[in-house]
This record gives sequence, structure tokens and C-alpha cells, in this order.
Amino acid sequence: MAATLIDGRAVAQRVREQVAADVAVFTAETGDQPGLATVLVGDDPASAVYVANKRRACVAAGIADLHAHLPADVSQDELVAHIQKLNADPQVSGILLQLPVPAHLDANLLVELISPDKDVDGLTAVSAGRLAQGVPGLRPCTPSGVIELLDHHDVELQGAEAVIVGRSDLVGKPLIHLLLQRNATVTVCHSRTRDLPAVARRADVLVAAVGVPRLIGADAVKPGATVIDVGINRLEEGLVGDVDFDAVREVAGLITPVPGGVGPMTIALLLRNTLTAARLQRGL
Ligand SMILES: Nc1nc(=O)c2c([nH]1)NC[C@@H]1CN(c3ccc(C(=O)N[C@@H](CCC(=O)O)C(=O)O)cc3)C=[N+]21
Repeated sequence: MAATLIDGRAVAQRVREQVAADVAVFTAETGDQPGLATVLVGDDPASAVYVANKRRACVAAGIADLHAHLPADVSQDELVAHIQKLNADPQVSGILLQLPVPAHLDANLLVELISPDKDVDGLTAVSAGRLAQGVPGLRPCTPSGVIELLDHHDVELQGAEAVIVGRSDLVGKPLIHLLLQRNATVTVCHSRTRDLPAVARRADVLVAAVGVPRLIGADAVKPGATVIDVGINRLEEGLVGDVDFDAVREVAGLITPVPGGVGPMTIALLLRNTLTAARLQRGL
């Protein structure tokens, strides 16, 4: 029997409605509207589309849209000054520096400048440390979105075998901690893993986040497993994930499509993080 599809667009819409309701309460109680400062550097068309989507989602959730578009040749010093200004601005709850930035800029240095309490991407070393230690802080949006999808479908994580394919700072590593905190048994596979299909086949919950189109075939999936595809690969034939969807859906129990799976959750969790950031800044 073919797997049940996880509808990321529908779950994301529910999260966005909940955030909008919570933002309305926050604004009524504090007299302040949470605000997200997006920073777009240069004219990469894909980045421009992503940022436009995030800004539209903010407005729909009642979050102030505080955008800056800086030229591709902006200097490192100017960008440093801009981020410092946003750190100091009480109207700014969250700061999102859209990545990648042009090559003459030091992306890592710029990200680390962002105040950890405004780091709605959860990208700074302080945010990563807070996550690893299980103390309050801002968690990366995509991994949080994965957990949210699993919870929405009542996927049991306690004691489950979770296998993450990919060890990026943005997805794989944070997911280790989020899944451990839910008492899953966590295994991480990567490019040097000797027998990827054999390890992946142990998984009750398999998360693919490597950026290799259709890497995960049916031979890597235990019958009935939950398969979460974080991959976004733009091929000539269109957008495909890291999972060979047509083959794996015949084996899995639950599966996310690409598009319409994890992607929409990233934006929903960004909105929730912006509200969390506004609360953190007030010690709430
Ligand atoms: N500072 C920063 N934070 C980010 O979170 C960040 C970033 N930089 N740079 C680029 C990546 C990429 N990213 C996505 C967000 C939503 C979808 C999404 O909604 N995808 C839709 C369809 C997208 C399409 O059709 O192109 C889907 O999967 O259904 C995808 C990818 C956030 N990123």
C-alpha cells in the first residue's frame, strides 16, 4: 500500500494561523508589534523570491515587515553597521540575513554579529549552544518544522530509531538535538558512511537533508517508515528532493513531497521564532 502523504502546506497554514492569533494577543498585551528585519544583499533572483515570500507571510501574521535591500557591492563595514543598528532597535524583534551573501562578504562574521535573542534563523554559535544544552533560545526553522510535521502526524519519537542523512549546521546537526530531546535513538549518516542504505533501513523516522537529488531509494527504507525529505534540488525537470519519491512512496508509511512538504514549514517557523524573539527581549 502506498504511503500517506504529509501535507506541509496545510500544516504550515495551521501554524501560521496560530502564530497570527498569538501575535494579536502579544500586541494587545504589550502595545508593541513584533517586527522582522529582513536583509537582502544584491540581486540574486531566487533570494529575492524567498525574501518576498517571508515578508508577505509576516504581514499576514501581523508582524511588522522591516526590510532592507542593500546593493551587491555593499562593503563589509556598511553591513556590520546595519546589523548593529538592527540589534539596537527595539522595533526589531528578529533579524534575518538572507543567505548566500556575495563572495566579498564574510557571511559567518555577519551572522555571528546578530544578537542571539534576535537570531530568528537560529544560526549563531550562541543559538546552537543553547539548543545543544536544551536551554531556551531560538531554534533553526527547518529542523523545527520537521519536528512539527512529525508531531502533527503523531509519529512516535520516544525510543524510535531516527536516522538523519546529512550533517549540515543548518539542518542535520540541529536535528540531532531536537530528536534527542524527544528521546529518539539518533544516527547520522554522511558522505563517508560505508553502507548508507543499510543504516537508513534501520530507521523508523528517516530524514534526508543532503542536497543530492533522489539519493534515498526504496532499498534504504524500512517498510512503514516515516520519510521526511528536506532536499530542495532544482533540476531541469523541476524541483526534486533527496528522496526518490515515486519508488519510496510504495514502501514508506508516511512521506513528505517536494515541493509542498518541509519547505512551507520553514516560513511558518520563522514567523513563530519572530514572536518568540519578541518575548525573549521582554524576558517573557
Ligand atoms: N538566512 C536564511 N534563512 C533561510 O531560511 C534561508 C536562507 N537564508 N537562504 C535560502 C534558504 C532556502 N529556504 C527555503 C524556504 C522555503 C522554501 C519553500 O517554501 N519551498 C516550497 C517551494 C519553493 C519553490 O517552488 O521554489 C516547497 O518546498 O514547497 C524553500 C527553501 C530558506 N532559506
